[in-house]
Formats: sequence, C-alpha cells, structure tokens
Amino acid sequence: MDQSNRYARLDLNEADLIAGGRHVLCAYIMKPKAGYGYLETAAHFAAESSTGTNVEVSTTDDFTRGVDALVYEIDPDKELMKIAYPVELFDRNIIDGRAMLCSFLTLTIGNNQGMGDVEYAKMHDFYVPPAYLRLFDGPSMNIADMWRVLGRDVNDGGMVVGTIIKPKLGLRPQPFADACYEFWLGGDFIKNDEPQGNQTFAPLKETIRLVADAMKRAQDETGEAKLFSANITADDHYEMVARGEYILETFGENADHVAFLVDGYVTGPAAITTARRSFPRQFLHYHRAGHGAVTSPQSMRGYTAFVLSKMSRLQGASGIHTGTMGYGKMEGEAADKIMAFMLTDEAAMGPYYHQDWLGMKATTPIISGGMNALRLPGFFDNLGHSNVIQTSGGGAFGHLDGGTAGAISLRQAHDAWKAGVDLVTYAKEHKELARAFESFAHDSDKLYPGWRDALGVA
Ligand SMILES: O=C(COP(=O)(O)O)[C@H](O)[C@H](O)COP(=O)(O)O
Ligand SMILES: [Mg+2]
Repeated sequence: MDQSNRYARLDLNEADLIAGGRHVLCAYIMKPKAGYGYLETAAHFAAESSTGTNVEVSTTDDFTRGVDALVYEIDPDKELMKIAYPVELFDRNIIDGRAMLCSFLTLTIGNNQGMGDVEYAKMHDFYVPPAYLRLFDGPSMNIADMWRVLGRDVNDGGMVVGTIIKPKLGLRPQPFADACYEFWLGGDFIKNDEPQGNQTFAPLKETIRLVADAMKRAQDETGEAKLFSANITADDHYEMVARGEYILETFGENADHVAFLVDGYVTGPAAITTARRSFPRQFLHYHRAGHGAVTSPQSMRGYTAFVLSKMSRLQGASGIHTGTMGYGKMEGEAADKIMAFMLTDEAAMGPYYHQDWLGMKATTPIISGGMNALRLPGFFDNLGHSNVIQTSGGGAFGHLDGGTAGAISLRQAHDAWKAGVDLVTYAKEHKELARAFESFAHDSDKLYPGWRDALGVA
C-alpha cells in the first residue's frame, strides 16, 4: 500500500520545521529493496516509525493524523531521506514528565530496522528542538570537575593523562592495585577496562579496597590528586547502585576522585540513566564497547558514531569515547572531530543539522584505543585542542620501562605539543619520551622518520 499521500509532505521546509519547534528531525541513508519505490518506502518507514502500520486501521482518528511522522525530503540518488517526528510521539516519564532516550530509539531506529521493503537504513544525524531538549537530563559533571580535583584551570586544564588497566582480564586484586599505583606515580586517571567487574578471581569488593589504598599511597607519594573510573555496568539497576555505593564508601574522602564507567551500548540507555540519576555527583564515563556493530561505516543499518555521541550528551554522559579519529587502532577518521565538537560546543553543525544546546553542559571526549605518546601530537593538531581525557592502555603498560615511565611519556608528549615543540626535539631532553620512541618503534619509524639518528638509537 502506498502511504505517501499521508506520511510524506515534500512541500514542508526544513527551516520552517525548525522554527516551528514541534518536530525532532532525523536524516537517514535509506535504500529500498528492489522493486519498491523510494517515496513509497520512505512513507512506509515513517508510518511504521510513528502512527501507522502496513494497512489503514479503522481506529485512526483526526488526532492520530496530527502526530504522524512525515517524510519531508528525499534524494533517491544520494539515498537520503529526512523525517520529521512530532515531539508528542515520544514517551515521557510518569515520575517527572521527562524524556527518555529509549523512546527516541524505539521510534526512530526501532521496527524500521527490520522492514521487508527496506534494504537498509542508517541514521546519520538528528535535530532536537528546544522543547524536547530541555526534557533530557544532560550531563551533571564533566572534565571541568576533574580539573578542579586535579587543581588545574577549570576552563582550559589540558589533557587528563589516563590509562586502562591491562591485561584486559586476568589480574588478581593485588597485581591490579599494584598496576594502578605504578601508573599513578606518573599519570592522573585510570579506568577499569570495560569487562573488569566482579570476576571470581578478582572480587570487586577486595579489588576496590586495594585500589582505594593504592590511590591514597600514590597521592601521598606524589602530592597530586589521582582519579579512578570504576566499572559499575550491570544488567540490574540495583546491582549498579550497590556497586556504586560500595565504591564511594570505600574511597571515602577520595570519593570525589571516582568516576563511574557504564558500558552504554551493551546495556542501553537505562543503565546510563541509572548512573546519571543515582550518582549525579560522579563523573559518568560512557564506554561504548560493541557500538561498531551498528556504527561502523561498513554497517548500513543502525546509526553512526556521531549519532551515538550526540545521544550521550542528551542522556547526561560526562564523557564518552569518541575513538581516535584515525590516530589509534580503532576504526575512525580525522573528520570524526565533528563528533567531539557536537559534544563540547554550545552550538555545533552535524552532517545535516545545526544543533543549539541551550546551555546544556558539555560531554567530554575520551580518546582511547591504540594510543601512545607518539600519536598524540597529530591527534591534537587535528582536533585543535587537548582538553580531553586520553587513555592509553598498551601505550602506558607497553612502555619498555613500565607503567610509570609510560604515564610520564604521555604527559611529556602533551607538554611538548602545548609548547609547540617537535616531539623528537623534546625527547632529547626527556628520557621517558625518548624511551617511548624505542618502545613503539613501529610507530616512531612511520611518524617520525629520522628519529633514530636524532635520538642516537640504532
Ligand atoms: O581498552 C581500550 C583501549 O586499550 P588500548 O589503549 O590498549 O588500545 C578501550 O576499550 C578502547 O579504547 C575502546 O575503543 P573506543 O575508545 O574507540 O570506544
Ligand atoms: Mg577497553
């Protein structure tokens, strides 16, 4: 059944829809299955994503028609389809009338992902009007709060030097805490790797007790504040809260040095909101393991990493992984920096829509995945600043002289970039950085040809 006479309004103008403030706009790359017309499929997509189904139903009334999602633009050659969703379509909490991200997803990227007439459809951008934006929690904390704990400038405090405890799994509590202590002697911030939780060989309660003690000892030794991002990801809301409460109680006077890591792709928006609302005074660290299944450029369905990032700011993530924009080991490219700008700026342009955040706090980009000291300058040049959390797991614990030297080499690379000094020149006076060149020689050869002669390494 062709529903384009009801669910398509190609006469609608995007600027008018935005000025009207009544619609959430979504841009998709959509291809119909062979034999289906573009507009007809787009209209069926909008129907299935709002008030309709594949046939007319007798229960539809005039009010229903007023909240139809509408296809307002198509470009079949570019496979582009844009849909306007009336804000009233989205479910609201009974407890406080606020918005919920799961409802946004259920409609805009729900059943439409499995339709028989759609070859593929992927969301590349969305626009949120002020009336809907203000119903989201947004972040309560971000990197500024970390800078405050670290005693830095709260507007331009620079890179938070971080790591991920490696190996990814398989350390018992004491060696885990020892690795933390070692890194903290040179660095600022440690996160649990995302699968680390309450394995039988490393019970959370015992591990956290030892890590809290390691933090105290590292702070005494260095005279600096240290930060830990503890994984509280779980299926069960109560389990997450139990973990969070135990962790805060155990860190005691250092509880404000603790972030909570939630793996928000595998657990979904409910776990992010659990952390956001149960622990509004903690930095909420959104890890996104698994997102590549839908966000990879190879995947033609789901949504992009840009969309994932933008959603995380609405939900209230303090920080989210944004990949390494082509400078690390994970898939990504330099142009991914628009993802970071959408997270941090008061207003930013996405691939299709300009978004004004109306004062909603920024979400901090977390840069991670195959990074080390040598890769940082190129990364910062591309981004244009270094106000990010950067975690190097292998890049710290893979340093030939261990985790402390690894941490120091990362800080030195950041200092060199800040000072505008070439990394090889800086390494002549900074031995941990020089040893990073030797530790990650494959990268050094590629990024800094001639480093061997300059640093006197065979
Ligand atoms: O454990 C790591 C990186 O370890 P290492 O530094 O040893 O590579 C993170 O889970 C990845 O950063 C995830 O990817 P992304 O940050 O792109 O979500
Ligand atoms: Mg990891």
